[in-house]
Amino acid sequence: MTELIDGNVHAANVRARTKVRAEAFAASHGRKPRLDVVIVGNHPASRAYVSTKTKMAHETAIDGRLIELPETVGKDALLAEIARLNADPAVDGILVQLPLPDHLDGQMMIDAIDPAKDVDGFHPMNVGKLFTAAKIDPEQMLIPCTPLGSLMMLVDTLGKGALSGRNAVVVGRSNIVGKPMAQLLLANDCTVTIAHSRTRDLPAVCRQADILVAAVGRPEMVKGDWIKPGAVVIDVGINRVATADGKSRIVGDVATAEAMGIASYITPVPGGVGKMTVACLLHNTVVAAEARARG
Ligand SMILES: NC(=O)C1=CN([C@@H]2O[C@H](COP(=O)(O)OP(=O)(O)OC[C@H]3O[C@@H](n4cnc5c(N)ncnc54)[C@H](OP(=O)(O)O)[C@@H]3O)[C@@H](O)[C@H]2O)C=CC1
Ligand SMILES: Nc1nc(=O)c2c([nH]1)NC[C@@H]1CN(c3ccc(C(=O)N[C@@H](CCC(=O)O)C(=O)O)cc3)C=[N+]21
Repeated sequence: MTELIDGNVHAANVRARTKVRAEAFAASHGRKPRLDVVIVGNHPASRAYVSTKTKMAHETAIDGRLIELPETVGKDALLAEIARLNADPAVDGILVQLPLPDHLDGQMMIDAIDPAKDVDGFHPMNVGKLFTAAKIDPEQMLIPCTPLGSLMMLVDTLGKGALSGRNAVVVGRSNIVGKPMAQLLLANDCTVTIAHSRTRDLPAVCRQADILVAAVGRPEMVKGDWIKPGAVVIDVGINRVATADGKSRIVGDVATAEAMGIASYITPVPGGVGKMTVACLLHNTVVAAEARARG
């Protein structure tokens, strides 16, 4: 029997705890924690994500704001906008939605964000802390939201300590998902393999996994017979595919129907990791606000 890990339930719990903290922050500081999301251009999927982020922020007693810049905005104008948000004491969290248009360098923009306001956890200072800290503590550091949310679901589902000694395979090595995910699993005492487009015999590598994380961006690439019986599968993928009736639907990186009956647990798409990504972003915003208020 395969059980679904319900991202909606886990995310609602994270948001409920975050809301209590956000209200306490507002009571003692006379303002809500504030998250500013910068979006460049008109990419429809990006628009959908950022409106979810600001809507969920408001429901969580966080002042979520959207800054929309035209597709043609120049490097200096975007850097100036980031500098303005860095300098504004009322701004606790800054998120620059990725990917940016080709003429803009995403890493340059991440590097320009004040690390104390980097609620994505993408700044080299926060990445460095994640990779060197003796203990990984989501209250003390800004950890990338998708890996953090994935780890929280694993720990809450399996129990603390249950990851120790397990073989974890992360398919994908991006800075925003694969690499930090592998680091969090390592910190939880998994034996970690990172697979990517040059990995030889990927199905055989995946079959070694007690915990399999798919963060590839290829619709339903991970097949049922790549999954070790009883494995826990975290499907990070968000892929929009066309349907026969000319509409579209969202599928993950795992062939979920095939995984049913083989995996012990799997996260659905939608309603899995994506929901936790947004909840963890709000968590990070409150962590940033509290840390900045402490000085
Ligand atoms: N649920 C959520 O909250 C989020 C979901 N996503 C989704 O997660 C997925 C991954 O995102 P992201 O990490 O940003 O994507 P990237 O495109 O940055 O990285 C994809 C990774 O997958 C690897 N890869 C690509 N094709 C293959 C293949 N055929 N076999 C093995 N590995 C392969 C690439 O390898 P190489 O390095 O060799 O090129 C790369 O490391 C996407 O579907 C994205 O939409 C992303 C962020 C948040
Ligand atoms: N600086 C930056 N930080 C990010 O965290 C970031 C980003 N850029 N660029 C794009 C990716 C993608 N991402 C998602 C967020 C929420 C859902 C989400 O809520 N998904 C829902 C709904 C999916 C849908 O219906 O569209 C679900 O899976 O149930 C998905 C994906 C954050 N990202």
